[in-house]
Amino acid sequence: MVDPSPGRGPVVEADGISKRFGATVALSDAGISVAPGESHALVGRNGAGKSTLVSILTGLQQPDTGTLRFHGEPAPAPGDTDAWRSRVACVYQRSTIIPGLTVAENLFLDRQSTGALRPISWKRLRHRASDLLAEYGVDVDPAARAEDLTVEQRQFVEIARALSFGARFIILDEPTAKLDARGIERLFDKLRALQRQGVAFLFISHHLQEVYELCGTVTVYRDARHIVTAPVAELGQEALVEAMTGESPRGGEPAWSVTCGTSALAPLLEVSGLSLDGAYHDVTLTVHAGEVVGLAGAAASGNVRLGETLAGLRRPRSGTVTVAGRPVRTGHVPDALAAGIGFVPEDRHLQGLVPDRSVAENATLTVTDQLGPFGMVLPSRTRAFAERMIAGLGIKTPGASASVSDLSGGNQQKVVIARALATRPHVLVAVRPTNGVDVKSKEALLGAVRGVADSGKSALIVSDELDDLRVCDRVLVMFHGRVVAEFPHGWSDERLVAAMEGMPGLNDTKESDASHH
Ligand SMILES: Nc1ncnc2c1ncn2[C@@H]1O[C@H](COP(=O)(O)OP(=O)(O)OP(=O)(O)O)[C@@H](O)[C@H]1O
Repeated sequence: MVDPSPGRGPVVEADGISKRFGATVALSDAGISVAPGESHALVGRNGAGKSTLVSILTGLQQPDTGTLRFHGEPAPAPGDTDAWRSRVACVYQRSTIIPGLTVAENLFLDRQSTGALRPISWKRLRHRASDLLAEYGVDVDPAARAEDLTVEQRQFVEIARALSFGARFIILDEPTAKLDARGIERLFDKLRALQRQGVAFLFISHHLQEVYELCGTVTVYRDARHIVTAPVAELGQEALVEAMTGESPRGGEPAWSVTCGTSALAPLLEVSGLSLDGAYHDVTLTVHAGEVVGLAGAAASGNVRLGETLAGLRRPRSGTVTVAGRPVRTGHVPDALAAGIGFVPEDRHLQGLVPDRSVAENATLTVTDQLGPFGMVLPSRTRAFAERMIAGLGIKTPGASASVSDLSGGNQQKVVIARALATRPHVLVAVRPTNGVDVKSKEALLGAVRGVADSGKSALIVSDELDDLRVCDRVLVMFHGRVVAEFPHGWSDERLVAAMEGMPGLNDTKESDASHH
């Protein structure tokens, strides 16, 4: 095995890389070079080609043209997994940890065993796992089942596993997408510590402030091409966005931050005394027609569980949900849909999309009854419907009949939103709707959510992302299962974050009466 030690040229150098998928050009004469110990960001809009580059740098896909070198040496042969893993580690957008197995099993089961014929000693396995976790400073019990870990712990286990094959270069594809503010801080601390040990990383994120916080160098891709590579300190945020979009940023506030204040119109969603064991307790809130309300909270606050309850995915122990004056049977997705609750789930992979079906079918799954007589789905109508959605939300796809699994992550998220909007819901409940979505598309998606309210319906955005919450007319903050504060439009970031972290003393909002609006 080649010693992948640093000091012999860039840890990775890709040149003239092109890759096509049918008619789609995913990469065109693109390149990247990462120096030993460097923190390098790769940014670009949804569909720019970032994930395709990752799959080429990790040996999962072959480029059509171009060269790839690690430490000055040609890339390993395709399929030589061990050789690839000793040069480049990767933590993907989707977790590769198997939930039903223990941490130790996840760390060791898929590698070449040193004594293939010897039976596995569980004790030894756990021992080795605990050494490995300690080496990377990961405080997780090797005997714990992976499904019992937090998102953050799972990610640390993935990082430790990825690096344990010997690579000094790690690719992180949107690692912060599912973490809350504290989790992100701890992840960054970990990455900085690894960097001090000489590990280089390529960091993909749609959150530009993270790029400024963590990275020394940034590369921008746009429409399958390399646009610029520069020291982060030399590229201002405007120049960065311009490189990503190819346009000068518009002056002033983004259109979607315009709000119309609390509406005097009728309540469209009324939640009363809702409790779900282990998640939230006695939550009462009202959302009026014309309003976008934020339901903020950190990972364990219960806000996501509450959103899922409204969508019928969880059955509360007590309490009632009323939409447009009519009680909704809780714990049933079809009843929630029929009552007029549209839902954008947190995890599009688990709850959102049918991977093998087309963009058109996925966008219209909730409205098949409107697409033809007697429950028949007419392909022409499905298509027309989907094409309106594709145009309206700027979904980047070769066409309505393309398979949704071939879309980039951010574009898949837009399909999920299109589907929720397709029912013309009274209340759109959206959990972290802009997760994984680029800067410009974020505007379009939040604009679409805002549009639901402006057309006389309402929306509830369940999120801890300040950008998501900024479009809201008011924000309710949950902490440990209770609504602890309410902020009218115009809140300060610090105060809202403090409330989400359980320090409502730092804000000047009404507390216990927060829900009676
Ligand atoms: N397996 C595939 N089959 C067909 N098209 C694909 C496939 N993989 C990617 N593409 C297309 O290649 C282009 C680049 O996609 P890629 O996933 O690399 O973008 P990305 O920059 O990672 O986007 P995002 O930020 O949304 O994750 C997109 O137009 C996508 O639809």
